[in-house]
Amino acid sequence: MTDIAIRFEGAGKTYPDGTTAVEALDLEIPRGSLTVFVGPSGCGKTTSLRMINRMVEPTSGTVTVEGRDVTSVPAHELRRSMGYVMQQSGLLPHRTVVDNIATVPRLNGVPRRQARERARELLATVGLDASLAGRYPAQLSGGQQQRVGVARALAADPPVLLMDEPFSAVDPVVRQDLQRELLDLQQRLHRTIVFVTHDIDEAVLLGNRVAVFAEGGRLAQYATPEELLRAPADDFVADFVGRDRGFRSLTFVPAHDLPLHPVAVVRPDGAEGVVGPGSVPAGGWVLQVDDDGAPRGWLRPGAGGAPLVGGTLHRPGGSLRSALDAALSSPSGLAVAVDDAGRAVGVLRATEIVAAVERERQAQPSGTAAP
Ligand SMILES: Nc1ncnc2c1ncn2[C@@H]1O[C@H](COP(=O)(O)OP(=O)(O)OP(=O)(O)O)[C@@H](O)[C@H]1O
Repeated sequence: MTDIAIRFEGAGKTYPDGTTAVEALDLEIPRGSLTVFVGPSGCGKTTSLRMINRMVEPTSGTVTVEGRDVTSVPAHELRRSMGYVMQQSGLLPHRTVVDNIATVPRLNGVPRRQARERARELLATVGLDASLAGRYPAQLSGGQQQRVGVARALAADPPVLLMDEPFSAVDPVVRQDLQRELLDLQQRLHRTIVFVTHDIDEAVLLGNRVAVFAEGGRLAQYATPEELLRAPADDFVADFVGRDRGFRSLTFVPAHDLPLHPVAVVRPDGAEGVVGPGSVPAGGWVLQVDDDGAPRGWLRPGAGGAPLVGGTLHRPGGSLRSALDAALSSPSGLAVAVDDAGRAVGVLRATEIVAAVERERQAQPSGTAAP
């Protein structure tokens, strides 16, 4: 068995009216990876996704799943072996949440009780309270409905999960929750997930690999998010990946070798001290911390005036992007580093972060050649 779960080989779709939705597509999707299809509207993402479960039949080439040409597998059998999540959750309105989730296992012959039991477990897996089990879809929020949609897709325990803009109809805060939960879920379950979105930020956040589609169903680039940001294949991809891509690419660079410097701190009871290695000269910026040592704000040199709101924090395992942001958003220009418990452990200097950014740039094969 190879490590490729899904393979498109010259797979294309041209409709009878002459519209080419997907040009001959060559793409290999590794097993257990989360692969994102991204691109502007109408560029063939959904069509490509649907060629995997035969909702759309290719007019040229082949699509194979686990080595089998999908056209050799009866469509209903194929679809039951894959989870499918859509933009509108597609729940059956007259069935309760638990019965919606149990739909496919029931079709596969799992006894009702067992299917419902599993459905209740899945509710918890997708972060929903058990009390929602007996509700009908209309009695749920949009975000809850999408979670039920994900639970339903997982119910038959499919190795492949197809997700077509599953989070695009919910508000941005709920969307962030759903994205985080999907990443958590994937860390535990390691499914082969193909995820369609038109949002490049979502693609970069979620994807192990990202396929960027262009007009006319052409695959413009297939790469890791890091490569996409650092080395877009052409102007179309560069444009689509968008502004700040240089800065955003720092998300993928760990900041582990930045030197940590000491900083003066003051606690709520007025006790003064220093955190970090070594000592600090008097008269500099002072970091206010709470009783647990978590940062609360900054006092200007000379101690006058009200404390200033602190910047973002650099957490363990953080990236160069988070380090730089922590420095740039801090009134003192010093990035506060915290430990896993959120206690200040020292500060990082902007100049040293920028030097690390430059070292990173020099080390990249495309770094010096980038336009
Ligand atoms: N049944 C059909 N007959 C003719 N053309 C079609 C048909 N279905 C889709 N198309 C066309 O195929 C192209 C690709 O459509 P597709 O839905 O795959 O795009 P998409 O990238 O998923 O777009 P969106 O982000 O808007 O959902 C579009 O130009 C669309 O109009």
